[in-house]
Amino acid sequence: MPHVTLANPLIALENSVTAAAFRQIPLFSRWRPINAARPAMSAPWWQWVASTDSLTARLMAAGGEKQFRVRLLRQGVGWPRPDEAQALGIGAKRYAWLREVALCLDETPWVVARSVAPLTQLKGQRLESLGERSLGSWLFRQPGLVRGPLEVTTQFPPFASVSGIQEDCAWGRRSVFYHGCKHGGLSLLVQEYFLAAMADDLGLPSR
Ligand SMILES: C=C(O[C@@H]1C=C(C(=O)O)C=C[C@H]1O)C(=O)O
Repeated sequence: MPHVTLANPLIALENSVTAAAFRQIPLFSRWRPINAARPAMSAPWWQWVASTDSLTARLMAAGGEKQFRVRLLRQGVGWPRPDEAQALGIGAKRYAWLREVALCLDETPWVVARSVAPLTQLKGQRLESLGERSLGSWLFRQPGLVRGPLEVTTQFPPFASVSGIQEDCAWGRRSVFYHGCKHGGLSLLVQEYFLAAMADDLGLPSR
């Protein structure tokens, strides 16, 4: 009979926890209301994280002479993560449109973002044709746009390291945008992670 070694599941778990901590990949995301994070946030970061207008426009302004570019990391149909489904108020096994990008200044990623929208609500929105144009440039032109409350995290997003962006995240934030159209409403969860490179380039504190 061949000798079979079964991996000890506890050791495997411990190893994966260590490996995850090493690569700063969280096992789960912890989101909290932005006001709960305020005491831990420096005033310069508050200006960025608590802003509710277009981040694209803010990044372009802060970048000055630097060239702004949306680098498309991944876009397509898939399942939302459990915390994303919960934020959108949909079941975890409902297909969603997913878009992951890096917002770069002179090719340096300053922000990585992941946006999620329930597929059934996408009728006629043609979001997939955005390509490397900023989602914000489309979103903030939508009439009657409503932005839900901001929540924040300090955990690095798992998708970014998969795409080769290995960096510390100063702050992450998320909120759901809602807008109605004559065929029904769209909810779009936008999660944005501000990277350490942005803090370095703009002379911001680490948090
Ligand atoms: C939501 C905005 O759009 C930005 C652009 C994104 C994209 O192109 O996928 C994603 C998140 C944003 O930070 C914005 O500008 O505020």
